[in-house]
Amino acid sequence: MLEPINGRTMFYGKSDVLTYRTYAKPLAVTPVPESSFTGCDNIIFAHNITFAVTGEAFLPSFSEGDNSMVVATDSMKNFILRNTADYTGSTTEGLLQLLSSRFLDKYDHVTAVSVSADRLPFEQVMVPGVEGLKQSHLVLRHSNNESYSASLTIKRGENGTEVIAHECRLKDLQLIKVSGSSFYGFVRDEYTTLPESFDRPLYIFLNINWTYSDVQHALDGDLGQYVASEQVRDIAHNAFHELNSPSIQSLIYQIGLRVLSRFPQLATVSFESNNRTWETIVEPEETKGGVFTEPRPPYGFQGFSVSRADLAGETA
Ligand SMILES: O=c1[nH]c(=O)c2[nH]c(=O)[nH]c2[nH]1
Repeated sequence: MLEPINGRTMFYGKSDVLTYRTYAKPLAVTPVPESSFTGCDNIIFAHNITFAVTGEAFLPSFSEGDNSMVVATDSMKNFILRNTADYTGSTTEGLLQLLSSRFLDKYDHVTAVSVSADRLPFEQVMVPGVEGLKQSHLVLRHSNNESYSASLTIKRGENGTEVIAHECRLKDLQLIKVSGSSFYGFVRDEYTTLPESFDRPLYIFLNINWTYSDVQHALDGDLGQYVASEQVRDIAHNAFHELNSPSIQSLIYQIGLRVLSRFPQLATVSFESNNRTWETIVEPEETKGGVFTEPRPPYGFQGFSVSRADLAGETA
């Protein structure tokens, strides 16, 4: 987010800049027990980028219609596309840093850039190899599963450009646990119609966000401290599988603690969750499954953040 200048909101930029870069540097991550993900080839390193700039010098373009300092958003788009070719690293965050710091270097009157990217997920398909199936290096399929996005705010500082804020995000993880979740013991009063549930088919939509203590670990995959969204996703899968959760509130708290304890390089983990618990039509029986249908709106949601202080509290 770009900070206001002299109390005034002022920015402009370009969104939906689609950059399909091929053959970026492969990413290797330090493996964790919960995940089989160890890295990706980055054969297609594709992003949908939003790029916004601010600076005192843009005031006349708003107040007087003076475009003399305006870098056209069309030029911004070209800048993003052409400079993407020069990125030699392996992470979304590193690409965003390259684009924003180069932009600040080129245009003196820009004082800060806010940039975010949704990674467009393409997965290598499996093809026959000498020792069974292997990943194709030529054919990938676009995935409609959860996806990854990152954002940076970068500013001209005294010693060159510096990243002043960042956030990493796993978006739209949709998980169903068919048995082993409950929700009971909540306030019962004249407004309560929801029955207590001791075993519900819990369907959740989740966004998981995290920040690093040292942003350098996100920018440079070669430092070996990069946290892949696939690893965070798999830790969430494991926690959901193992825990008999009394509520979504409790589940996301536990996922947060597990992510933080697995990755000491992270400072915070936060959640936005959405309750899509299936409506029961026919109660499940032991010999026969149940039948469920989509819940009707409105939907419940939760938001929560955990930090390393929560982790210290748990283990003390
Ligand atoms: O996990 C839940 N938390 C709630 O706060 C809530 N409220 C509700 O109606 N169902 C649920 N489920």
